[in-house]
Amino acid sequence: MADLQSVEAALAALVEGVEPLGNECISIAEAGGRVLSKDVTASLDVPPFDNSGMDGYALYHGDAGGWLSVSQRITAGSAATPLAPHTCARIFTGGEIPPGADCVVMQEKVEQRGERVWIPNDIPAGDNIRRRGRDVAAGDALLGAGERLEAAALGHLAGQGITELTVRRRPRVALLSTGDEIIDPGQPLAPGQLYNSNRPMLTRLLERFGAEIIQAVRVPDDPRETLRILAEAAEVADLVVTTGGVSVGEEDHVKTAVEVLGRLDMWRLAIRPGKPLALGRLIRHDLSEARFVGLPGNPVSGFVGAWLFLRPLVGALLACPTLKTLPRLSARAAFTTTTGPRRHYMRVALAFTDQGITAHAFRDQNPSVLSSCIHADALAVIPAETQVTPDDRIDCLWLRVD
Ligand SMILES: Nc1nc2c(c(=O)[nH]1)N[C@H]1C(S)=C(S)[C@@H](COP(=O)(O)OP(=O)(O)OC[C@H]3O[C@@H](n4cnc5c(N)ncnc54)[C@H](O)[C@@H]3O)O[C@H]1N2
Ligand code: MOO
Repeated sequence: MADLQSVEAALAALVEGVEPLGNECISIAEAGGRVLSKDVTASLDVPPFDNSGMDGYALYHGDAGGWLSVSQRITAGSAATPLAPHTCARIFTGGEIPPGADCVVMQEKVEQRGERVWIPNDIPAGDNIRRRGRDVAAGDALLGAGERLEAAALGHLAGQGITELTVRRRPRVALLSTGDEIIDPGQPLAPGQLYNSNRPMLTRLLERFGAEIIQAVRVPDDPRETLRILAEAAEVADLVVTTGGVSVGEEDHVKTAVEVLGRLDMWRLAIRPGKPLALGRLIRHDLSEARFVGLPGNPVSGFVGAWLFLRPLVGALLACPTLKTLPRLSARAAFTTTTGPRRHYMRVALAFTDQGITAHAFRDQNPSVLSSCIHADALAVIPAETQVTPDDRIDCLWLRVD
């Protein structure tokens, strides 16, 4: 299999020369999953004022150990006034610490009689006070360019009062399904036909990776139509993804079309599934280029190829480091397998036990069996020419990420 390329060589060819996409300004309400294209610096302290971490009483710590009268009531959202000497303030979680107080005693620890409370001894200064700027200080680097905006990051930005953000434009993807046998759900199946399962699967994966599908077109097994549809797609898309038609049969027209319209950087990889995967570029009329990824038609080859190649390519277009690589983990095999000359990406479910992580392989690992992917938590990476027996340590790529 000397002519088969490695995943590493293919990944290098895939992202070679990829320029990050341009910026757009969007509302924070739409920013979930988007990638920041500029560093954000904090302009506010968070929290913006010293406040109480508990419902209780605010006082000067030197006054602890006796009865104090309650001189004011501070709810969250109200402004505090300076604390009268040798008194305390009734305060609620999030309430502003009044000038003159330097600790808060939680209400469970005091005894209350009318307008007076008994405060126990030895309350340290600073107790139960959340200092201004504890989380973020104005001028701090808040989030960096390339950060993917997930829940906590969005909360962090909103904490600064930010309403609009500059993010990378989403990669525009044309998703082309080749094959005369492929039809869309909603039509009756004629003999020899099957429904297009790759399209919704890849749409979902690409959207999770942060791309936008701008075209989803079926391509008949015809060389001229293949050429025409690919050329049109390249004019409007950053990335043209095809499924099927990249193997060696005479009805496989995709590679030839790519060679006419641009160049094929790589074809045929030492992986299972996904051997005939093709990577390249399509040159537009204005001589700029769209990237091309030709996934094999078998649905599992498409699923695995999307994780191995589409995710890092979308990551490169978005200049997002966390999308460029898949997290790895080590597990113990709960199966037996032997590989040939290709590296095998096996679909496994992971069990997290007291003894560690165990990988359970789906029973049928054929590239046409899409059910193997439904409960796959990870792809177990089994090197070429290797024998795995139960309890062997194996390397896995974690799939439960966006
Ligand atoms: N003589 C050889 N034949 C094949 C080789 C080879 O090396 N020599 N490689 C095999 C491998 S490995 C794969 S993978 C497939 C991939 O071939 P293609 O990429 O050209 O894909 P197709 O032939 O078009 O389709 C393969 C298979 O997948 C079904 N398919 C295609 N599109 C969809 C879709 N959108 N939804 C559901 N299923 C789809 C298609 O009907 C075929 O059954 O080639 C082997 N052959
Ligand atoms: O490598 Mo093919 O991808 O076996 O299905």
